[in-house]
Amino acid sequence: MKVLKFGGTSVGSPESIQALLEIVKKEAAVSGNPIVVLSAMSGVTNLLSKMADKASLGEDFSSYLKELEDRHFLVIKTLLDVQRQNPVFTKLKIFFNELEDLLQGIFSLKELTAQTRDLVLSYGERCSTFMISKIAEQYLQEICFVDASELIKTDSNFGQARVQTELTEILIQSFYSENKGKILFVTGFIASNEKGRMTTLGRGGSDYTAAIFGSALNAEEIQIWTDVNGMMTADPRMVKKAFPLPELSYTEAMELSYFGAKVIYPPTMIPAFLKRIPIAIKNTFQPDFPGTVIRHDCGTSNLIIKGISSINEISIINLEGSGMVGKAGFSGRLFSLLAREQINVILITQSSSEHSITFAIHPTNALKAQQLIEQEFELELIAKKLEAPVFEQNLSILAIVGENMKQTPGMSGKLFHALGRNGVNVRAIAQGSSEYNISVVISRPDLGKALNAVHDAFFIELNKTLHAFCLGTGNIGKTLFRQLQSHRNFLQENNGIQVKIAGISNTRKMFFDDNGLSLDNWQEMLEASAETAELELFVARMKEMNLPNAVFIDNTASPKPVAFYEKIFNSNISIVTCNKIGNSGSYEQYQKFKDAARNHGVDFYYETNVGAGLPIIQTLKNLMLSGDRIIKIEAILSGTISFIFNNFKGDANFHDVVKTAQEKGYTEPDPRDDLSGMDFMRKMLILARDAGYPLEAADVKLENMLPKTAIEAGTVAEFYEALQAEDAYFNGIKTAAESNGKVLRYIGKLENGEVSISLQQVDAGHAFYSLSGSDNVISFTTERYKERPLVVKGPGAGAEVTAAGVFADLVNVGAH
Ligand SMILES: NC(=O)c1ccc[n+]([C@@H]2O[C@H](COP(=O)([O-])OP(=O)(O)OC[C@H]3O[C@@H](n4cnc5c(N)ncnc54)[C@H](O)[C@@H]3O)[C@@H](O)[C@H]2O)c1
Ligand SMILES: N[C@@H](CCO)C(=O)O
Ligand code: NA
Repeated sequence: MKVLKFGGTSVGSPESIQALLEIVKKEAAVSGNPIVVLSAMSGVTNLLSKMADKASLGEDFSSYLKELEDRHFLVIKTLLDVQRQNPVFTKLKIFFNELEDLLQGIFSLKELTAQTRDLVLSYGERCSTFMISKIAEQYLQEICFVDASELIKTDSNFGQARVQTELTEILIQSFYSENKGKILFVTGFIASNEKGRMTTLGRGGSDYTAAIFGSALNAEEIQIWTDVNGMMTADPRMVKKAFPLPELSYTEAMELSYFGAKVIYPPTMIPAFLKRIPIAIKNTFQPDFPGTVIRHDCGTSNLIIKGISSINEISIINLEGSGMVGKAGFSGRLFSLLAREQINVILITQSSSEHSITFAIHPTNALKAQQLIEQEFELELIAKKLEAPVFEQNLSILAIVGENMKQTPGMSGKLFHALGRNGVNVRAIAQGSSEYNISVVISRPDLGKALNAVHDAFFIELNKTLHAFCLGTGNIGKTLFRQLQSHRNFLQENNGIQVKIAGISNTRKMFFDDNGLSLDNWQEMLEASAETAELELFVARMKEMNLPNAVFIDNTASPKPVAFYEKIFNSNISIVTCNKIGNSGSYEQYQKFKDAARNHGVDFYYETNVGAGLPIIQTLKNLMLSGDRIIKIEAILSGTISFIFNNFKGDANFHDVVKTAQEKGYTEPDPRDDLSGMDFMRKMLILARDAGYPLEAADVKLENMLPKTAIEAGTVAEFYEALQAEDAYFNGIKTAAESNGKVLRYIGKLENGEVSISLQQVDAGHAFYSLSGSDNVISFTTERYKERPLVVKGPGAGAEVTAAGVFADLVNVGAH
């Protein structure tokens, strides 16, 4: 036999009652007559409580009474055949009249005792259960309405009565055997004392009723039917990726519910726990979903952590002082003081030096606790053996829960890593010696971010959500969005990576959406945005939004965002950039970026600073990390100049070739940056620094290949004019090379800590002779690659390959 308990939402409307009866019907047909325990209709207990309060204040309660009647009568009219309605209306009318008399009494006396309140509340369950049992008679045989106050006996602790287990079990057992073969519809929540006065069972009371019946009758299972798919891995309102757990142990259910997960109130489950009766949590509105089973032995689940629970708002009090060291009675005094005053202590930590003790309590208790401590320890405070208690507000608790943590090292490491790299500061830590639970106290504004980051770390190892903030929607920016859009499904399905664009800005507008803006129409959204672009505000918003795995992507060629890099790292946000300005500024600045990123445990990826998407920065890093030493680097790193020399042949005109390079998206926004060698210089400087040389831009020996008129051109248009006018000059250098059977190559070199870039003629025997398109080539001669260098070669400019490099950097954020 099973006990099926339906909560308020499951009896809250005609539709849900129909769904409930379908479930009961099916259960009766499949595994025999169940016991059905029902709550009051959703909201009714509150309504009754409010009515009682109103009456006790001498206020009018009649509109509430009317609302109560209407809700029940609507159900009767909707679900009962007309000829069956009358007796049910009559019975409920009797209930409501009794209730009205009772409220009139309270109104006259202006007094509401706990005993009377229980009696008022009892009408909720009595009405719903009677009514539903009558509706059930239309479809099922042998229905029996049971007022549980006749069977469950308690003490007189009204509002939260304690059950007299033995007597109650005998009463239930004998009632059950007298009514064998019937389907019992039992009121939840209510009971009575030895004088027969109505009592209630407190929070989670109907679950408790179900557990008491289940235990008394040795039920094979207790089912708790509610409006969610079971116990979730985390609060689904805060963690979108939270999912229902198939299985939990009793202990885990207790720990999870202690901090949140409001589906059941586990203390009420103790009778079932003691008899090892499994408890299933099921969804009335999705009955085929398996839900969660809480059982004694649940060895089959391979999840190490079962859930992450949280308490939104707590306060902590910190006590410090020499007076505590080695004093055995100190914490005894402290905590009995708090217990005496009914202040619930949620978490305690003490340093092993015994110099300080920290505990968490509900904020409403904080002031009182502080005062109590000041009174109790007055002498110690005067003698300065104890410092005044320090009280901190606006904090939250996050706890990871799971029995399997016990045998698994590294769990706390994972927790703190996830918190640390998202910049969540941990104020206090507690781990139960049972190792079922590790709890941390964090600042309240960080809770959402922390829950999501920790949830990703434990449950979705191969599944992370990156929150990207993108600056610049030019050539590279646009291409990146297109690539992200066309690859998003693949990335999600095969790699479990989801990239959400949480913010975007061009020079005119900016737009934010923490759910990720649509990649299909981001341009329209940005255009329509009411927010004017402002870099400082953009950076502030990124920080404020406080999203996990946040990444700033700088796709501009501007020095402006660079001024914010440090601040961004300090906000625990990673940076991915193709903008070389940052790394090629002063060496001091370069070093600062590295330090800030490292100190905050975030990533700084800039593969596309050199050779666009070609793996150059990463290759150099790997060489260095594995202990190799760079002897020499030779490279062609200007895609634009490479393209020019690969196409400036025969009749071609220099000026036209440069134009084509620009049209193909190879050049910098200002092509003079390429032709002046500036862009190449920046790349060589970045490589030299990554190879360990603290060089400045002025240290790079740069051979200029432009005539004076082109260098001095004031605008891009004038620059092109100058190039055209200098046709003869460019043809001259070309023919000089051709007549030698050679080609022109603009080559950078790093050797002995010195960097130079020069225009050279190379013959067919040279490794850099045969290039095409925008090819870059880099050759690393190292201790290990001494005889034959390590060479990377391929297209080193262009929107597709560059955006792809930015994309790869982005998805690597948080990978190590
Ligand atoms: N094109 C390539 O092959 C290539 C290769 C490697 C690296 N890069 C680098 O990529 C970056 C972008 O190049 P691109 O070709 O896309 O240039 P682009 O001019 O097409 O795009 C840059 C965009 O950034 C915008 N911008 C500038 N300052 C801004 C600010 N403060 N806020 C918002 N937006 C701002 C500009 O308005 C422009 O739309 C450059 O740093 C370049 O060096 C380019
Ligand atoms: N303008 C750059 C793009 C790659 O950084 C080039 O021509 O090499
Ligand atoms: Na690269």
